[in-house]
This record gives sequence, C-alpha cells and structure tokens, in this order.
Amino acid sequence: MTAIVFDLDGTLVDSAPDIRAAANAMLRDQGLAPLDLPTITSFIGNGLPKLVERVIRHTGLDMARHEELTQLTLDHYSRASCDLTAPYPGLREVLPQLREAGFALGICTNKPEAPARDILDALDLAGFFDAVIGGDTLPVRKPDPEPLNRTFGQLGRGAGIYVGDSEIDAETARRAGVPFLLFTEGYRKSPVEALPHNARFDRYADLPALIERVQAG
Ligand SMILES: O=C(O)COP(=O)(O)O
Ligand SMILES: [Mg+2]
Repeated sequence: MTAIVFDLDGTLVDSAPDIRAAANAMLRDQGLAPLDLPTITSFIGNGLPKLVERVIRHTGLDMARHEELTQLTLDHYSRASCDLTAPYPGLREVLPQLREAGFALGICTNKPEAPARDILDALDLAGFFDAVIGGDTLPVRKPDPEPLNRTFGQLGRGAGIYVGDSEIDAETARRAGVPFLLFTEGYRKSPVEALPHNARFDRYADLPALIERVQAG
C-alpha cells in the first residue's frame, strides 16, 4: 500500500474557527446571534449543506431557505476560509517525510472542493497532494465510499490507507474496505472505542511508524 488519503477538517487542519465565522456571518445577515465554537464544531463532518441544515434546525430558521442559506454561508466562507485555520502540530514536518518515503498522498474531504483547495494553497500544503476530492466534486459524498475510491484511483497506486478524525471517515473506510487510521484530536463526537479503526494517533510525529505497522498487518 503506497497511497495514503487524508480527510481535511479536523484531520490535517483545525478549520472549525473559520467555519464558525462563516456560519455566524450568515446568521448575522439574518439578524441572529452567533453560535459558539463547540456547537458549530458538532455540526461539522457531513459537508456544508448538512452543517447549514443543522444551523437552521438549531436556530429556528426556515428549512425552506436551506439552499439560499447554504450559498450565503459558502459565499462568506469562500471569502475567508483560511483566516483562523491552521495545520495540526507536526503535520508540516511529516508530509515531506511521507513523500520522501515514496507514498502518494491525497485528500478526500466533505468540504466543498474550492475552499479545500484554497486552504491547501494558503497554508502552502497543496504541493504534497496529487488528488483532492471535495464534498461537491461527485454527486455523492462520504460516508459513500465512492469519493474515497475515486481519490485512490486518481493517485494510481491502488487502494491504500485512509486517515481521518470522524465517525463518517471510519464508516467510509469500512465501506471502501481499506485500513483506517484515526486522528484523535479532531471533531469526533463519540469515544474512540466507538469508531472502528486499525490504529489511532494524537501526534503527527507518530504517523510514519503507525503506517509501517498497519502495512506490516
Ligand atoms: O466539511 C465538513 O463537514 C467535513 O469536512 P471533512 O470531511 O474534511 O472532515
Ligand atoms: Mg474531518
């Protein structure tokens, strides 16, 4: 297995503060009060349309306006997707190591593809990844295994390992039939034991050894 695909939000980058800012800017447009970070973070994982659906339900806005409010949130987010977003500690050091070790790296995220690429560019991480599939790249998104299968397909090395932070990522890997490495510092809602995973880590410095272990089976 020489391909490694990563989730983005809560796995490579702590992006919740900018997602929160975009959702709160949309709420401000509606004359509503902002939501706190833990609340918005709990809405992340199934893509932006689902996050806005959860915000609508939480605030009592009209679900008939879902499409309009999703677009409004995306507009705010596209203008400021990387003001408060940062890579997790140690990531910057480990990505070149993995590339030097011969791995092909990709990203399979439920975040819309355009802001995902903007963030990778802004953080100077884009060059490490040969495939990026977002939540709106295909007609289906995670936990459907198709986006993950497609990411491995674009890397051209066959199926590899998926690295993610959430219940959705664990389910996606299970349905794609690939090993799953759980990053425990992201936006997971349940205890680690509740997520099927082959191994877990909380520091990027530990990832190369973990990958070796999983590969050794
Ligand atoms: O945007 C989301 O809801 C989740 O994004 P992720 O798949 O990168 O965690
Ligand atoms: Mg995630």
